[in-house]
Amino acid sequence: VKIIIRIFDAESLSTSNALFTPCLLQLFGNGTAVLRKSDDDRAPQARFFPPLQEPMLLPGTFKNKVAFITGGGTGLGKGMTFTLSSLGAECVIASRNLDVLKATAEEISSQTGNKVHPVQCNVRDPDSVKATVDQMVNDVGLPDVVINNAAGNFISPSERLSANAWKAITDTVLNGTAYITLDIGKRLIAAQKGAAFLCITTIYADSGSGFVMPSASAKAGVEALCKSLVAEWGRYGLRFNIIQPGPIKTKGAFSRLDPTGKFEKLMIERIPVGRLGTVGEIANLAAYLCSDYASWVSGATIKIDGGEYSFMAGEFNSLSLVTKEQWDVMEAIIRQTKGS
Ligand SMILES: CCCCC/C=C\CC/C=C/C=C/C(=O)SCCNC(=O)CCNC(=O)[C@H](O)C(C)(C)COP(=O)(O)OP(=O)(O)OC[C@H]1O[C@@H](n2cnc3c(N)ncnc32)[C@H](O)[C@@H]1OP(=O)(O)O
Ligand SMILES: NC(=O)C1=CN([C@@H]2O[C@H](COP(=O)(O)OP(=O)(O)OC[C@H]3O[C@@H](n4cnc5c(N)ncnc54)[C@H](OP(=O)(O)O)[C@@H]3O)[C@@H](O)[C@H]2O)C=CC1
Repeated sequence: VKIIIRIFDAESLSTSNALFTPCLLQLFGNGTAVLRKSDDDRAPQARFFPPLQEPMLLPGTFKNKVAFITGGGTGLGKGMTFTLSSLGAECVIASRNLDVLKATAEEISSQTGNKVHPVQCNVRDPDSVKATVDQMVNDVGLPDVVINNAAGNFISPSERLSANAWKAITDTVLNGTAYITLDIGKRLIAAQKGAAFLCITTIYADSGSGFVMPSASAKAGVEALCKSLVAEWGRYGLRFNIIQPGPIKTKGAFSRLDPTGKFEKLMIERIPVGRLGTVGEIANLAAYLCSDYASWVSGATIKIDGGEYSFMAGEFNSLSLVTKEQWDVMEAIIRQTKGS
C-alpha cells in the first residue's frame, strides 16, 4: 500500500490507511462525550449477503433439553437463549446483574412459551459458580447444553493496564470458563450424562491483538481448554466446540471497543461481505453446534466474520482498493521490467 500511495499520491486513494489519521484526530478531538449511534453503514456488496436471523433448525429440536448460558441476559447470550428457547429448550441464564437476567427471561419466555430461569452468578468466583450450578440442578437438573459466553473486555494500550485490569478480564474469560466447565463437567461425568459445550471466543484468539491483550490471551486460553477436553472427555459423552465471531454490534462490546463509534466504518471496509454480523446469525450457528444434528462435531473452531480475518491476514489484500486505471499503469511498469 505504501508503494501505491507513493506512485499515485495519497489524496487520490481512498484507502483505509489514508483515512486512519484524520479519523483518529476526529476521534480524540471530541473530548470525552460518547458520540455513538452511527448508522450501520453497509458496503454495496452487502445486498448479496442478507442476514437471515430466524431460528433455522426444526421446531422442537431442543425439546426436553436444558441449556445453560453464561452472560445470557444481554447481546449474543440473549440471542442464543432466544433461539434455543424457540426451539424448545428450557434455558438457564447466569450473570451478575439479576435484574437484567429477570427482564430477559421474562421477555424470551413470553415469546417462546418455554421457561427461562435467571440465576445470579459471578463466574470469577468458584463459590458463586457452585451455588449457581446447585440451583440449576435443583430447579431443572443437569444441562444438555453449556455455553460459555460471559466475557469482559475493553480497549486500552497495554502499558496503561494495572495488574487488576488484567485480572478482571482473565478471571472472567479464562478462569470463569474453567470454573463453569469443571463444575458442570464433573457433575455430568458422575451422573454419566452427555452434553454439548460451546465456547464463544473471537477471531483474534488465533492472532493475538494489540489494545485488547488480556482478552486475546484469555480467549486463546479458552480455546486451549476446549481443545484439551475434546480429547480427554469425549469418552464421557461430552463434546466441545468453539465459535469465533467477528464484529457484532452489541452494546456490551461496542461501548467498550469502539466507544466513539468512529471505528465502525473502517471495520466494515475490511469485511469482504460488507457488513457487520448479526446476533441471529451467531445464534443459529450456536444452536446447530449444540444440537444432535452436530453429534459428530467436536473440536471444531468456526470463524463467523464475513471474511474479515482472511482479509486482514493477506499481505496484498489492500490492493482491492486500486482502480482499473491504476492497474493499467502498474501492469505496464511490471511488464517493462526485464531481468533482476
Ligand atoms: C476497532 C475496534 C472496533 C470494535 C471491534 C468489535 C468487535 C471485534 C471483536 C470483538 C471481540 C469482543 C470481545 C468481548 O469480549 S466484548 C464483551 C464486552 N462486554 C463486557 O466487557 C461486559 C463486562 N464488562 C465489565 O463488567 C467491565 O467492563 C470490566 C471488564 C472492566 C469489569 O468491571 P468491574 O469488575 O467492575 O471492574 P472495575 O473495578 O471497573 O475494573 C477492574 C480493573 O480494570 C481497570 N479498568 C477498567 N476499565 C479500564 C479502562 N478502560 N482502561 C484501563 N483500565 C481499566 C480498573 O481501573 C480496575 O483496575 P484498578 O487497578 O484500578 O483496580
Ligand atoms: N459483540 C462482538 O462483536 C463480539 C463478541 N464476542 C464474544 O461474545 C460474547 C458475548 O459478548 P457480547 O454479547 O457482545 O457482550 P455483552 O457485554 O453483552 O456480554 C457479556 C456478558 O457477560 C456477562 N458477564 C460479564 N462478567 C461476568 C461475570 N463476572 N460473571 C458472570 N457474567 C459476566 C455480562 O453480564 P453481567 O454484566 O450481568 O455480569 C454480559 O451479559 C463474549 O464472549 C464476547 O467475548 C466475540 C467476538 C465479537
